[in-house]
Amino acid sequence: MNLGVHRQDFFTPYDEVFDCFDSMGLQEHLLRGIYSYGFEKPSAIQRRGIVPFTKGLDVILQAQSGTGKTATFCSGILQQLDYGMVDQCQALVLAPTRELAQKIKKFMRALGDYLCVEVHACVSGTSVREDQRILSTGVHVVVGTPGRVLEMLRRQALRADCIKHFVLDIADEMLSPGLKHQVGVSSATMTPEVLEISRKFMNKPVRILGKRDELILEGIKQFYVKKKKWNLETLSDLYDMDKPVRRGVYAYDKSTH
Ligand SMILES: Nc1ncnc2c1ncn2[C@@H]1O[C@H](COP(=O)(O)OP(=O)(O)OP(=O)(O)O)[C@@H](O)[C@H]1O
Repeated sequence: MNLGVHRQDFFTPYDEVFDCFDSMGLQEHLLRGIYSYGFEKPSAIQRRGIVPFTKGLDVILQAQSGTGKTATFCSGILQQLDYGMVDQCQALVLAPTRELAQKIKKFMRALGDYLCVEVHACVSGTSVREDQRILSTGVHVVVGTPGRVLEMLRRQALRADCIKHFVLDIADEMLSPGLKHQVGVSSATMTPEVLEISRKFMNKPVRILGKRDELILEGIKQFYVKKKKWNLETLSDLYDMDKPVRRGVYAYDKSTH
């Protein structure tokens, strides 16, 4: 892959792995949120991806769908927010669809329940005025789709200069340059074009890749789901090999019926 730069100049080397949430230095209320949500052990991408996020490094998360990237960047953001400050939004997550933005919002709220995080989804198809009203009451995090977020920026209901953490989910679909402070990029695929554009606005990011065994597990899961030759037991057994996403198994179960 030719990025026009040497890889070592582009990425910050990072290889720390944390086998449990307790060892990641997360604040107590965030840990309570994570465990209450039902997560017991971090998935492979979380074992490597949460901590660099919490340190404020720019991060590229690259792992297949369903491997726990959303929980990774949500935890990273939740750890760093200044909860005493709600008058300006501190973190922005951009997602390509309303459904995904709503999903991330719910997830962020659930993990940040004990931190009393205020999260709002700015998505098209809802009242612009209501969005403005909610933002004026103060939120810590906005999760939104590009059009509505742009509208909020234009109306100055959202101020880009106050945003300290920015995450672009499904980066291959929606990368655009321009924001400063911490930048996270999360995607199942990372094309040369995405990397080249990332280079322009990321500061020597660490790159966290999904582990091969996790990808294989994901492949097996999708095979079983496609063939409908599965049940919760089968999937739980598969996941027990690495014990990452038991809850995800249940989510999969619901969404395919
Ligand atoms: N450590 C964990 N333990 C148990 N379940 C988990 C864990 N991390 C994530 N999950 C669950 O796995 C499922 C997939 O996680 P998540 O949405 O974070 O994956 P993703 O990689 O962001 O997927 P996508 O790329 O499709 O957005 C969710 O149902 C989530 O609740």
